[in-house]
Amino acid sequence: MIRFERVGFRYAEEAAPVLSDVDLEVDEGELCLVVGRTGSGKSTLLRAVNGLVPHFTGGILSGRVTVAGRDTRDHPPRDLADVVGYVGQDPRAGFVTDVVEEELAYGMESLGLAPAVMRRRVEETLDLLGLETVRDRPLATLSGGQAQRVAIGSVLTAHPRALVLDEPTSALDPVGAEDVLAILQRLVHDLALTVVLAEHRLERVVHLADTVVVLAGDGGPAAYGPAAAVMGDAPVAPPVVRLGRAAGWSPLPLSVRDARRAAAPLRARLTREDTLKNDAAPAARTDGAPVATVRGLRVRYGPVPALRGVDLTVARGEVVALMGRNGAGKSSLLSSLVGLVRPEAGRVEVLGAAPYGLRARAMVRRAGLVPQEPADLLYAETVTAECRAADRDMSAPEGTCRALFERLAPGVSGDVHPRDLSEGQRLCLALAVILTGRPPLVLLDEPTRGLDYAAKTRLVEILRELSAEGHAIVLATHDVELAAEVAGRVVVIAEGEVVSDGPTEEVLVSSPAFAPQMSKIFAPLPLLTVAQATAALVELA
Ligand SMILES: Nc1ncnc2c1ncn2[C@@H]1O[C@H](COP(=O)(O)OP(=O)(O)OP(=O)(O)O)[C@@H](O)[C@H]1O
Ligand SMILES: Nc1ncnc2c1ncn2[C@@H]1O[C@H](COP(=O)(O)OP(=O)(O)OP(=O)(O)O)[C@@H](O)[C@H]1O
Repeated sequence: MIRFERVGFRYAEEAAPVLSDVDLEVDEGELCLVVGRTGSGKSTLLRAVNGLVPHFTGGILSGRVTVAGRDTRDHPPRDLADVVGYVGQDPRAGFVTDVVEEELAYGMESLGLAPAVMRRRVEETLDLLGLETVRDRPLATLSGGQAQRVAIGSVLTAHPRALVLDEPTSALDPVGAEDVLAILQRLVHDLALTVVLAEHRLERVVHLADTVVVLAGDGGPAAYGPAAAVMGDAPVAPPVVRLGRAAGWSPLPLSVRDARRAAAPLRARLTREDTLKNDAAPAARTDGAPVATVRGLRVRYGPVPALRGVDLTVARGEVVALMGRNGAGKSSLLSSLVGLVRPEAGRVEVLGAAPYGLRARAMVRRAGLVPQEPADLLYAETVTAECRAADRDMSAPEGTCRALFERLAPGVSGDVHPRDLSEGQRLCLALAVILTGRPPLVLLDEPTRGLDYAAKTRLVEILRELSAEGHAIVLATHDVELAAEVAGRVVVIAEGEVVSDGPTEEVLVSSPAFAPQMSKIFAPLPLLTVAQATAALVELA
């Protein structure tokens, strides 16, 4: 279905190659997962499948890419649209209409399908992806996860033979991600759909993949083969695989189920005492002084209620993970804390002042928000200029922002336009800009989209340092592994209300939706992270 023969690519004559010597042969009915570090070229490879690379990006492609027998060199994306559906990293960037239903029908219209068929497929897709409640909504009003579902739905309705998906679950809540991946797997099994998918949260997909492509990241050759074989020494690996490697299990488990089986003898011998000696995340250094206080907060967008009476206090040194289904109201709460939305009722205070109506200068001294779309924060022409501006705007010593960026995403040239950074690199830049101001209240909306495990670890280190210095951190995230690593407390929001609020190990371990992989393997023992699990195993030995 999809064949790459000795494919190489560079974005410009003088630039280093992003892809070199990539050989792939993805069969009909195969689910192929593309993995690699941040900036290793995953998106570039996916864009080469439907011809966006090089027809839209420019650059120099060598070798040959064929899809259903058509050479992409002679067939630009529009000539491939009947075979390949493509969903990019930023779902909103691909929207062509204004309303959910229209967007779902658009692809079919351009293929000239009969109205009755279109109608039926739109209904099926609304059900399949849980979008019936927002079917009449303007696309601009959707939450991040709702938008991602629409983007996936709009290519599914056209019934393509191959689907190319760039981080299709990055904005989805854990249960929603499982549902979407289960749908894809069913289409692969039952209808022989071919899927090529890039993903950083391997814990969500690796067990569903038939084959895996690992991009080296330095332009070196890519590894390609059956999932289990390739994951043995891949530079990125989900928690179960890292545990399997540390414990020396063979065959290497790819799913929680396999790992639980392998861990059974150990689990029987592990006691609560063993797990208490583990290297737990440092407890938050909080003196209890509140940084932010929210009382009875209600937010509404026209007829849509987003928050319905939220109470929350965040103290110095706390790291709080906000979790909950897509559309639950997490972003609305973060926006309220920086005064971007006006409360309908209730009170919000950050260091004694109500954020709504506060001047920008007064606001940045209290709170900084990294939004879901990091590009919203970036306006300069180069990375260097962006960093200089951040130092100046936040009155930070020169070089502060650049040093933070270098720590989060090492080795990126300062001359690059922020637009040309990979998704993960751009997020790191937005994080660096906000952290340059060292605001007492740090707010992060889904801060791991596009980040590989190493980058996530560096982010976790930085957040722990900030927390140790007394900053309060609130992060809205669907990444349960991140919450397990960094948060001391988890607040779950459902339908605009707080439904649970407590220490991370209590809230996550007992939740079927939010339990990290280690909890699923070792429950009821309070092990959340690979570091904790391996430390407990060492204790046993
Ligand atoms: N339009 C472009 N012009 C110039 N360089 C680019 C462009 N798009 C991407 N790059 C560079 O190519 C490299 C690979 O980017 P790509 O987006 O393919 O990586 P990725 O593996 O998908 O990253 P992420 O995991 O962060 O999404 C990066 O170093 C990036 O800076
Ligand atoms: N400008 C708007 N107009 C109308 N409704 C909106 C607007 N912005 C958000 N909403 C709705 O408010 C609700 C809460 O949205 P919010 O973005 O806070 O959710 P979220 O928990 O952050 O979701 P996600 O996990 O998908 O990012 C959703 O139903 C969303 O569709």
